[in-house]
Amino acid sequence: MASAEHLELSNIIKNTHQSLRNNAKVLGADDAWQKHCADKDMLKEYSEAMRELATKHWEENCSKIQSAAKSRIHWVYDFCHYYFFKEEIVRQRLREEDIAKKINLSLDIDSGTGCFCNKILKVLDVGSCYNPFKIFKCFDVVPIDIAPASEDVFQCDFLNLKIVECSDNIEPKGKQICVLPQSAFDVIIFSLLLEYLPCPEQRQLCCINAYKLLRYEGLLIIITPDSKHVGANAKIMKSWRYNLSLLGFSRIKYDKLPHIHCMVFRKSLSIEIASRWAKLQNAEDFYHKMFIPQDFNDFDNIDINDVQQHKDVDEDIQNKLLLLNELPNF
Ligand SMILES: C[S@@+](CC[C@H](N)C(=O)[O-])C[C@H]1O[C@@H](n2cnc3c(N)ncnc32)[C@H](O)[C@@H]1O
Repeated sequence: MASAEHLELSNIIKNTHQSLRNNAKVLGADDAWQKHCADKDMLKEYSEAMRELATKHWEENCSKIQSAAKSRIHWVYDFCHYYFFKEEIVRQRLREEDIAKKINLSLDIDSGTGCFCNKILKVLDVGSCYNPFKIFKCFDVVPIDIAPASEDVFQCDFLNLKIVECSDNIEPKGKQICVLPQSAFDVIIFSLLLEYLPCPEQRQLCCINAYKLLRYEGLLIIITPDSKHVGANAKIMKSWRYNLSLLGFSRIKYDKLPHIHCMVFRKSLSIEIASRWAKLQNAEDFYHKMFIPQDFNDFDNIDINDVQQHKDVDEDIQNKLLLLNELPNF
């Protein structure tokens, strides 16, 4: 049973997402985003609520239910460890080299990155909020957020980031990052990021930026909330795989945990290899944009507080609203 504080914090998050989506419908996504980023008080309230919720309530609940709501943070670390340090990267490379032979593709990039043992992984955590991945010694994390909740997180809007061709590391200017070099990261993490954005084009832009920033064989890890059973939003999740495949990413891991989908996409040695999967599918089975369940519902104008307080609201609407997928119900 969630405490009153837990519910209050969740409501701050849900209401912020909802008002951004409502503004996007009225003003258009770009203007709504600018307005959103200019509202510093609201961003501060959101980021503090998010940090409290995640560090006080979710982590505690996750450690109680070990087999179920395993912490998303540890899930990400475990898979990176397996991929980079237990030779999964080599297995995936061999698999792709086989596909390249089948489609007569010559790979002209130097894919042989060798052994990763003892390597420190360069990680970009987008929408980091409070830098939860700093606890792992093998991660050198660059945490970025439009509204940092802790001192070590850089202020940066990933939708308006400049990505440059440059082999040198770019030093951040103070607490802000506006520019990053391409192909500089081993891992990019979107943990509960994409559903924050009100339109599919913005989600797609985040993935395009991630593609540019990752080196070949690097990983884009996406965690997205969903408290329903695995099949409920299957078409949406399959469509993410489809769209990302066309961008050059191969999905190499998918887990549905009780409140989240956890997905790992590898930047393939070539776009032809990754997109081969999408081209073998029936295009009509997929959405051609990165939708989230909220894009399809008409409930955005109902106040969540009303639904929680008044039991006379239709039960189906209550369920839909409370499972709006804004947040995992950890
Ligand atoms: C639901 S919180 C998730 C926080 C953290 N990643 C976690 O898993 O607990 C989403 C975060 O993404 C940030 N965010 C949303 N859009 C962003 C963007 N375009 N660039 C950078 N950060 C963004 C928000 O400020 C917020 O802190």
